[in-house]
Amino acid sequence: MLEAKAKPVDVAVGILTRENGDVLLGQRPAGKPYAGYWEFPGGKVEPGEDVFSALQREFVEELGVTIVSAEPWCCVEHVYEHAHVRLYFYISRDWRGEPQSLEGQAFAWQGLVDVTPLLPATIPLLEWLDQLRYARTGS
Ligand SMILES: Nc1nc2c([nH]c(=O)n2[C@H]2C[C@H](O)[C@@H](COP(=O)(O)OP(=O)(O)OP(=O)(O)O)O2)c(=O)[nH]1
Repeated sequence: MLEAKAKPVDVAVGILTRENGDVLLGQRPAGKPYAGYWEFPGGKVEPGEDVFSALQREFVEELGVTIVSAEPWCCVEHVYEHAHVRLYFYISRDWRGEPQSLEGQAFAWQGLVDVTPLLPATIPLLEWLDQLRYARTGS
């Protein structure tokens, strides 16, 4: 039966960038589906919450970081065995604080991302992100 997967769950995901272009990834803690997989920080949008507010809340809860502003980048849907998710990716260069591991998760700033394994729905995003970050003209 596909019924449980029919209605997508909205998820707010943030790509926090530093001035040198590095982006922040986190590792999913034990007890969650795909524990140990790397992802961009974020989480499910709660009922009555808008996506950007969910993004701000998740970053405070998980990392103690305040997102001042972020631009919506892209939206990707993926059907896992545990859920059908609709991921809203934001890019933020304007944030405050120093990331802390408030849920016991590992995190890492990455240039060219080389942490594995990555959540399946996030893998294609990295290629697009590298095009954005490291696009070269000419040559
Ligand atoms: N944060 C995040 N989630 C992702 C990414 N890629 C991807 O497929 N997902 C999926 C995995 C999960 O099914 C879903 C996020 O839900 P979650 O369980 O981590 O959310 P949450 O922190 O609100 O968790 P909880 O309250 O239910 O414990 O989105 C990504 O890059 N970042």
